[in-house]
Amino acid sequence: MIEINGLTKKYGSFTALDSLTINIDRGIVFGVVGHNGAGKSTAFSILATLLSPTSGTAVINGASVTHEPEKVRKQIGYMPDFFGVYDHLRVNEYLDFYGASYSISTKDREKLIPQLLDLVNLTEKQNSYVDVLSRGMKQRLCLARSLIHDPEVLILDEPASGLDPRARVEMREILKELKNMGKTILISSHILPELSEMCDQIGVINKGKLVAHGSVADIQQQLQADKVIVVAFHGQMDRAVSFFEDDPSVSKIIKLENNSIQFQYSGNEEAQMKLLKKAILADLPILGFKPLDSNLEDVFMEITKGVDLN
Ligand SMILES: Nc1ncnc2c1ncn2[C@@H]1O[C@H](COP(=O)(O)OP(=O)(O)OP(=O)(O)O)[C@@H](O)[C@H]1O
Repeated sequence: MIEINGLTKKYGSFTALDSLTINIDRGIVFGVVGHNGAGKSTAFSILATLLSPTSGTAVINGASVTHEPEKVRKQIGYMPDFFGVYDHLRVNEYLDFYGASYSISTKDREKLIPQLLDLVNLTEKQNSYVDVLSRGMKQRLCLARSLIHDPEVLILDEPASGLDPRARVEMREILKELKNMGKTILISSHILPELSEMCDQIGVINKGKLVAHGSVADIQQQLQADKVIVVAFHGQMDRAVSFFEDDPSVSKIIKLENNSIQFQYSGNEEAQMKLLKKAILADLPILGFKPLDSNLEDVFMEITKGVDLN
């Protein structure tokens, strides 16, 4: 559905997007995560036909973003990270205006707008002026606007940014509904856990490059080789340290307070079990042996940490 190949954007000698290559199948929710300035908006603006790439190609549902922008625009609904709303319009007038600009007939707009307002939970606000809406409501109105021509693909640049937790949950629920409607959704955030729940696949962008790509489980697995284990002892710390130092899968041993050590472990679960058994047989006074769960945020920080791309 979306084929991105070697997409690159340079501003002078600075490379904002570096050979991005991703294929996204129909009906998939694909999350793009990256720190501020990673290149997410640059990539999304190119896909939305608002920015020309320096090189590379992107094709959406068979149409090239560079050669057939008009065709692409009919297929996509785009929600930019910063957007303007016309404050002097009421909510329903605002959607009516955009519907008319997509040449949707008055009769169809009369049917469509209440459905969209219902989808984004703004029915009660249909006669309110846009400028009195809360930030969350404005974001939802912008989402409704991007849906007005019933596009197959949605390109949503940080749709939940600046929202409070409740408004984020509301936005997430709406996106789930859009996924159930069969839309292909490309969504960005700088917060990985926010995307992990609703995305089928995730791409991590760092300094313009895709540094990890796959299902949430795949991405988590990339780090499993580096899981962190904490072991607590009843004394004999020096003997414990030298025991674990001898294992080739153990690295970066740190002595913690309370007679504990922490180290990175690259073995699999079976090897980890054997290591614990060996430590007990060596008569080390072990009180606790605990692999730390790496949450998604840790995974993201690890993947984007110190990646030297230049
Ligand atoms: N018009 C421009 N001229 C020069 N540099 C630019 C321009 N637009 C973006 N950049 C740079 O390109 C890089 C990528 O920016 P981009 O907005 O795509 O990042 P982002 O991942 O969307 O970040 P954020 O989460 O902060 O929106 C940044 O270093 C930015 O300063």
